[in-house]
Amino acid sequence: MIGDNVVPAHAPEDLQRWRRIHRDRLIGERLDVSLAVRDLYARQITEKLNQFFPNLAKLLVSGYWPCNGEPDLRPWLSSVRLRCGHVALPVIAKKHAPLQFRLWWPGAPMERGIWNIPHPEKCIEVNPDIVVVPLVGFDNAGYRLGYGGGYFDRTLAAAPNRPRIVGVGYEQSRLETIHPQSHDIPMDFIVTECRVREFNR
Ligand SMILES: Nc1nc2c(c(=O)[nH]1)N(C=O)[C@@H](CNc1ccc(C(=O)N[C@@H](CCC(=O)O)C(=O)O)cc1)CN2
Ligand SMILES: Nc1ncnc2c1ncn2[C@@H]1O[C@H](COP(=O)(O)OP(=O)(O)OP(=O)(O)O)[C@@H](O)[C@H]1O
Repeated sequence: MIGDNVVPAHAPEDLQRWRRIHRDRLIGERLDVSLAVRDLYARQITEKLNQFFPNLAKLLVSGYWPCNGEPDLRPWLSSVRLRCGHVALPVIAKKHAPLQFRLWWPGAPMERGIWNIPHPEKCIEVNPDIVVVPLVGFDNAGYRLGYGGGYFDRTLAAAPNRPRIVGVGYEQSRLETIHPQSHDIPMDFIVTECRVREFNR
């Protein structure tokens, strides 16, 4: 196994390989956590989101439909609507292009996209104020390791009004560094079951 504190060689294919090894390891390790414990972590993350973002009225929050052991924050997304906020979900409308954000509400008609992940079928495209991003891994400087498509990086680089970016994941997914590249967009906050990290940039 390649240790996470070993700087990979500079060739892009070495970094890609390093990221793939750690991505697979971290996804495997979070799927090894029991459902009951993941459920507890999701509730602890929700509490921290509520403490840090007490007032979401009139704001548009993008979440995600959980897969691969990601924290299930759908109850929190529903609660955002009860607090007069709006909710969107990300959609891969085109490969290797920025994500779309489509308005979502409980009971919205859904269809399945990449990896069978459900997303709203009606195309009401919106620009979120806050984007909640699931983390496969994260590092001490607030950079995210995702599923390797570069989708969130492309999307946030192209976003018209830079939203606040909140990475959510588990403390066990922390790496010393993901060896950030110029295309990697850092998070403004990282929320885990243990703590909230705020990065003032
Ligand atoms: N729940 C959830 N929904 C989400 C995301 C997410 O992270 N979590 N996304 C966040 O972006 C988007 C989906 N992101 C994806 C990113 C990559 C691949 C993918 O096919 N990866 C390839 C490897 C790509 C490569 O190495 O070039 C693979 O696994 O084979 C699929 C979905 C939108 N929806
Ligand atoms: N702004 C961008 N413009 C063009 N290509 C990009 C951009 N951002 C990332 N990419 C491409 O996407 C590839 C994968 O990026 P990276 O390994 O950072 O994905 P990731 O953040 O883990 O994935 P995801 O966001 O889909 O979960 C990079 O090798 C890069 O070529």
